Amino acid sequence: MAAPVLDVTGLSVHAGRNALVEDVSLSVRPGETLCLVGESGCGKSLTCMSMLGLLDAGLTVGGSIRLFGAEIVGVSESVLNGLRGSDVAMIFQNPMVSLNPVKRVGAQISEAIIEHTDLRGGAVDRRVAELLDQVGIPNVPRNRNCYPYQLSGGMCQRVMIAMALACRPRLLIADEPTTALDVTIQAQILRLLRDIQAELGLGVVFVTHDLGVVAEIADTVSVMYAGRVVESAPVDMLFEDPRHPYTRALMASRIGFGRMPGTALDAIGGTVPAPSARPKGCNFAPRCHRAGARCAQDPRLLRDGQRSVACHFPETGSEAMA
Ligand SMILES: Nc1ncnc2c1ncn2[C@@H]1O[C@H](COP(=O)(O)OP(=O)(O)OP(=O)(O)O)[C@@H](O)[C@H]1O
Repeated sequence: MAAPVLDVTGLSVHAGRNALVEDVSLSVRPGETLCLVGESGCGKSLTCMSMLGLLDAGLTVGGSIRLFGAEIVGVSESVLNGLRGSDVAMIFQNPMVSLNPVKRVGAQISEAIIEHTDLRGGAVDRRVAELLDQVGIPNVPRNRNCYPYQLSGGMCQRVMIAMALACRPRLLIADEPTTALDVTIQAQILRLLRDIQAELGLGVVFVTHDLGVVAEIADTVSVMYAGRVVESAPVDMLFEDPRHPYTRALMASRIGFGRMPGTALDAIGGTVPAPSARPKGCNFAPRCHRAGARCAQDPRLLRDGQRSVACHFPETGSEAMA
C-alpha cells in the first residue's frame, strides 16, 4: 500500500487556554479522498488550515502533521511556502472571493504557474490552455481573457481548480468547495474533482457539512464534533452502520439541505458548544439521547478494525436511527 501523503497524529489547536481542535488524527493516501464532516464550528477548517501552516498568528499547534513523510509542525515559513501551492493546493468555498476581481483569469493561472514551476513564456500560455481545458472551461481562447465577474460561480470554481492543479500537487485540500454553488453545478464540480483525482492520483481532504456530498465523493470519513474526531470509517461502513450517536443524528437530519450555520439539527436539540463552554467529559453528552453517568468521563477514540469511535454507548446496526 502506498505511503500516506498526509499523516496527522494528535493534532491540537489552542487559542490561549481554549482547545479549538483536540487530538485529531487522520491520514490520506494517494488517490484517496477523506471527508471531514460536522456542523459549523466543529473545527474542520482549523484542521485544514493547520495542514498548510495557515493558522492565525495567535493560535498554537501541537501534535504532528507529516506531509509526504516530512514533519511540518514547527518548521519555518520558507519551508511551508515551498510546500504550499506546489505539493499541496487548496480550494475554498467562494471562488469569487479567492480570485482577484481585476485580473483576467488566464493571467491569474499564469502567475500561479510562474511562481511554482520553471515554465516560462509560450510554455506557460500552453499550460494555461491545457489546464482550462482539463477543468472543462468551454471556448478557452475567449474565456481565459475574462474577468471573474464575467464568468458564473461554477466556471469560477473550475478556474480555482485549474489554479490549484497548476503546480501538479499531490495533495488537494478542498474546504466546502461546492457549498456556494447550486445543486446541478455542485454535482458537475464534484464529478470534475473525482475525475481529476483519478487521473492524477491525488490525495484529497474534502471538508463538507453535507452528507450527500460525502456519499458522492468520500473513500473515508472523519466525523468531527466540538474540535474532535468522534467517528471515522470507510464511507460504506459509516453509512451502513454509523455507531456514534452524533453521526446518526447527522444522518437523520441530513444537515446539508439549506440549514444555516448555528441552527439546531432536527434530530437533536442544542448546538455545538463554543470552545470556551465545552462540558466536562464527552462534548456531545448534553445533546445525546444515550448519555449516561459514564459520559462525565472523556470517551477515548477506540479502534475496531477499520473504524474508530469515541463513545461509551455506541449504537449498532440493529438499533433504530436517532
Ligand atoms: N482565530 C481564532 N481564534 C479563536 N477561535 C477561533 C479562531 N478560528 C476559529 N475559532 C473557533 O474554533 C472553532 C472551530 O472553527 P472552524 O472554523 O474550524 O469550524 P468549522 O467546523 O470549519 O466551521 P464552519 O463550517 O463554520 O467553517 C469555532 O468555535 C471557531 O469560533
